[in-house]
Amino acid sequence: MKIFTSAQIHELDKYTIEHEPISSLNLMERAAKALKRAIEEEWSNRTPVVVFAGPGNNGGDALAVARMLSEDGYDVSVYLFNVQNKLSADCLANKKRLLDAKRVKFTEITTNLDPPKLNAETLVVDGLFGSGLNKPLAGGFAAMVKYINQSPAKVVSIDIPSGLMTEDNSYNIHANIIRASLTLTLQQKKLSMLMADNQQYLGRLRVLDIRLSQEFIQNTECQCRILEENDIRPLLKSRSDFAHKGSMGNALLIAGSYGMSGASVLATKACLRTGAGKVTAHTPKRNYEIMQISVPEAVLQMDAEETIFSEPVDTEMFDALGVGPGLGQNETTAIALIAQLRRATCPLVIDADALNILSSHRAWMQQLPKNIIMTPHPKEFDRLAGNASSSCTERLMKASELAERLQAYIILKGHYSALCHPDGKIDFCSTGNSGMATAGSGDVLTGIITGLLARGYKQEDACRLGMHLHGLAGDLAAKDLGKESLIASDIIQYLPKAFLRLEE
Ligand SMILES: NC(=O)C1=CN([C@@H]2O[C@H](COP(=O)(O)OP(=O)(O)OC[C@H]3O[C@@H](n4cnc5c(N)ncnc54)[C@H](OP(=O)(O)O)[C@@H]3O)[C@@H](O)[C@H]2O)[C@@H](O)CC1
Ligand SMILES: [K+]
Repeated sequence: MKIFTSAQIHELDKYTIEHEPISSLNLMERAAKALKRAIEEEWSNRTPVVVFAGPGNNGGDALAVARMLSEDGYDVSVYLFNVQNKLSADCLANKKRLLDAKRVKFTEITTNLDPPKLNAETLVVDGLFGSGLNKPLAGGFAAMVKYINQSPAKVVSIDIPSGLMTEDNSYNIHANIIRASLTLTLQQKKLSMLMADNQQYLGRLRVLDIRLSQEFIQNTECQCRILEENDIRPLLKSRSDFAHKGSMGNALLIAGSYGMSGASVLATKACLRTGAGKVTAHTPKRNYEIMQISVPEAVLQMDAEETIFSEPVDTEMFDALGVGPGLGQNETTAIALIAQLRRATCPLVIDADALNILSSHRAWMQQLPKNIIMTPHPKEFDRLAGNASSSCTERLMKASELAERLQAYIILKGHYSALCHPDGKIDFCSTGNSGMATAGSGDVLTGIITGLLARGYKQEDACRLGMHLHGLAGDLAAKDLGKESLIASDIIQYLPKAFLRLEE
């Protein structure tokens, strides 16, 4: 699914009207029908409905929905905000239709509003502002939003919770944004809906297909998209019947200091489960027995040191290198790491402590080879960027800039993990769940991506497929085991099922 900006959404709207062709009023009618249907699926006509409509087309949608619900027997009260005495043409047309139908209690607000009582049985339809919002809400609108948020009523937002910007909310006023129970967004998710810090406003999110021009959608370039199963399936390479372990990729993982061997175990197992032919784990001497016993399928390469990674190793014989999980941040390790990254001859994934080391030696970042893959979680990224971001959107934009500057692939982990490409594009992952917020989950991702690189996937495909498989394995595990008890090893256990699902 492509994610368009509000300007592109406007273009899409215009293009559909001109090329389908359809009048803008009929397109609004189509959107309203879809909205009405979705509302009626959840609330019966015994639910009292209060509709708040703004002056633009979001308000127009709301007025049309009000009319349709009243035709279906709902008791509807409508409040139309027209403080500037300026309604959009389609909003005005729907106001007339609504008044002609004579079924609803209608109030037009031109100055102040004495707000209606909203109790727990009431359903509020929020059609104040949609994708045309161009500044944070203030004054009477802000007061209205606060009043709705403080009421016990359920709120369904049309297109987007009013007050929430389609893209960047870094400088928004958070108290002045509607907190919906259900958001019915039209055609596509919007960028702000993918950010963790905006989930509190959305409630449940449903996307309604209002049949906007597929031609425009397919032919229009955009910076961001959500990767779905259909985008991922074609990436999967088939295994040759003549495969042998030498032809299925030779991966190296440098992970696990003394006391953190688990990180190495998880990354190594995940790498093997991703189908790499051979996996070598480089590890300090004291982890020898743990590794041998926990992952008998791996080859061990022992560091000269007892407890830490201390010396770079030759990577010529390897097809991919993953480095960082549980590595520790000892200064000797730091020096070995940068030497390792500079001399690596194969594709690279760096994670966890390898990223933390780079954060405390930021000048080294200039020396990183191109096309490196980094997999920070938000805290790791903030350290890497040098300061915390005020919002998830700001962090995402910084990650995208860093990926361009370093010509690297950066996977910002989280709900909707985001892959920032060196060319500025961003892919969001559609799999994964909150059960995966557990220690070791990131080590598993590093192992998976290293395995895919070793198998010959290009960096961008290894990242896309790797994020998807990781999330899918987590989703399949959560389906059987629930989210509460999910641990990183479960994700590895469900990798085979995740592959099977993609091969179906
Ligand atoms: N996608 C599609 O194809 C379809 C989209 N449709 C619907 O259209 C919606 C978008 O409609 P829209 O463009 O008219 O914008 P909308 O959000 O109603 O607001 C514009 C008004 O708000 C005002 N305003 C802005 N910020 C403000 C502020 N902070 N405080 C106060 N006022 C503020 C602004 O005033 P201005 O700044 O221009 O003076 C203008 O008057 C979209 O969300 C969806 O519901 C469907 O009908 C059909 C298909
Ligand atoms: K809205």
